[in-house]
Amino acid sequence: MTARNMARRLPSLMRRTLGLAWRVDRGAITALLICQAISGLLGAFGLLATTGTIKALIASGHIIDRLHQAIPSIAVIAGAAGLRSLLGITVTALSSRISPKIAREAELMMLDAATAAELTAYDRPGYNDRFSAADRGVEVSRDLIGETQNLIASGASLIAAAGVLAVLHPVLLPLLVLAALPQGIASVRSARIGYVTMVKTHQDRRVLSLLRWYLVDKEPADQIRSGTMAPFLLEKYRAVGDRVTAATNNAAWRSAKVYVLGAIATGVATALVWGAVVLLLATGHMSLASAGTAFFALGAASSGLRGIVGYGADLYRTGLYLDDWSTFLDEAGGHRIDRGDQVPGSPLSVRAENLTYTYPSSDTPSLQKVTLEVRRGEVLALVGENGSGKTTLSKILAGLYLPTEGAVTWDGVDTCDLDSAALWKETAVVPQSYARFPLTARENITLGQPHGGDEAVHAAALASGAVDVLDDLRAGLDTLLAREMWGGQELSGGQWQRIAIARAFYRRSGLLVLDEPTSALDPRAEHRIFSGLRALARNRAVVLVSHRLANVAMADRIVVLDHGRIIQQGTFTELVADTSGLFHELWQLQNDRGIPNQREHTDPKESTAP
Ligand SMILES: Nc1ncnc2c1ncn2[C@@H]1O[C@H](COP(=O)(O)OP(=O)(O)OP(=O)(O)O)[C@@H](O)[C@H]1O
Repeated sequence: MTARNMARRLPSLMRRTLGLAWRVDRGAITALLICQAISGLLGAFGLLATTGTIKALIASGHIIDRLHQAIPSIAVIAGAAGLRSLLGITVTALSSRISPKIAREAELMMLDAATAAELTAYDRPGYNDRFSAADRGVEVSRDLIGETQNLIASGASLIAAAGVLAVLHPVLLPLLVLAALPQGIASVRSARIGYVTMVKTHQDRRVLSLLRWYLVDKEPADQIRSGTMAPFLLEKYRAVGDRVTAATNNAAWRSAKVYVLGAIATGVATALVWGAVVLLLATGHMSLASAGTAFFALGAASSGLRGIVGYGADLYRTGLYLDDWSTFLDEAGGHRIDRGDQVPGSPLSVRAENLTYTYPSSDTPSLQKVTLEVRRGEVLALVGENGSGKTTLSKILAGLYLPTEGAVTWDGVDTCDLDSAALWKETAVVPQSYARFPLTARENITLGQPHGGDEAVHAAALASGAVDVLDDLRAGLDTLLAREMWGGQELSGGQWQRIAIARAFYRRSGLLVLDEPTSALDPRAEHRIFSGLRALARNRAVVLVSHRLANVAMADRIVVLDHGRIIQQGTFTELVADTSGLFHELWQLQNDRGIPNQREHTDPKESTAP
């Protein structure tokens, strides 16, 4: 990162900023550029008028006459200065109108990229870090227009003053550039130090924000208290915070040293410039009036140059953060969902063929050579011990992940060739941990895609048991399910799960995936779900994941997974009867709670029904 590097990058940064500004507010950015150009021209007029003023004042004659002669030039100087201040106010107003829009646009672009990425992107090493870095880019993007416009303003006054200086004496211009160079180098070095420190402390700052969340959010608050964890977490926060502070202090100290060296060099160079002016005057190469104008022009030019260097360094530093933002857009773009364009209907058959899946961050496959099928009207249950691959398999059948090897087909078409949005229109998923959207009850069930009016919402709520929850809400379907917000109402864990099931039942989907859907439900609510599932499966293919084996008894087929492989499959009766199989063992263990007469209920020879 050098001054040359910065000079090379600034035009493209300015282009990018102006491009963004053009995208969000064409009128304002056009007006802003016009104001800047006029302001620059007025600056030049003002400086040129200075020569006229000095000439008139130092000419021979009566002072009143000399003052009369100077009045037009003074009027030009005063008019130009007044107009420039007005333009300055306009420019500030315009840039504060554009800045938030740019930040919003940058944020929307980032959010769009994030939601348009394959789910697997989250499992890629560094993806989340890059998202945080991009977020910082969004934060600083609101400074872009201010820095760009300051840079343009400085450039305009420099051009005006430099033009005047070139007319006065050509040697002054290169000397002036020389004088600004040390400060330029110092600013760029300091910007680099700041940015590198930010990158180095990135991980730590992410940890800090996570710890902060754990310390203040309501969700873990009970565990933090009952586990007396606060001192431990606070100590951790303090230790990580100290590391970040030490790094930033170190950076500030190094920056200060660089600035001191820059200031000393600038002082020497400025003395040289003024020495040159005195020399030109003394040797008769410049008139007194020109020297007077040079005095003002040098002041204007060096403040313009200082502005270019200072704002340039600011813009350059902002650009570095913005690079993180655009890297994320590319990164998410690299994972952008880009599958085929075939539009599936409600599937008759969803099939996995020799399916193997390895998570990007893992060396070992989570699923190996899995072949199975679920057809419309069927309930397929996936069981197995923790980590055996049930959730992963259900997500792949729903097209959320694409297989690493083998294929998943919907009615014979590979999910890679299907339009993902159309595929997910045909999919309803109740995941293990479901989202608790801070939306109304209605929106939480319709997911913002209503159909069939409130009757359809009520029908889904009736089937899922959420109807009891809705009955107790203050404003029925219009109740906001968010405790933080005014008028919001909090639900219990099981009540939320009923809403999550209702939203899946509400979707007109051909594939229904239920991953531990009743883990938080009471026995009555659980009974309602499973006794209604058969009816729901009439026009859907259903994939059910459950550890409670009694719940899978109603399934047409049960697939038992172990370390990512299918080791057994069959009906509940067949699997319970297979005394050497894992299913039988798990069934025995689940019923071995020392309940009196348990054998009566569990011995498959006496009772194979759930
Ligand atoms: N995002 C991930 N990145 C890497 N490995 C993962 C990821 N998610 C799951 N795994 C691994 O994949 C394997 C299967 O996980 P999966 O969640 O499918 O199991 P499961 O049978 O649903 O488990 P459980 O019964 O606990 O819900 C496990 O070994 C797990 O560690």
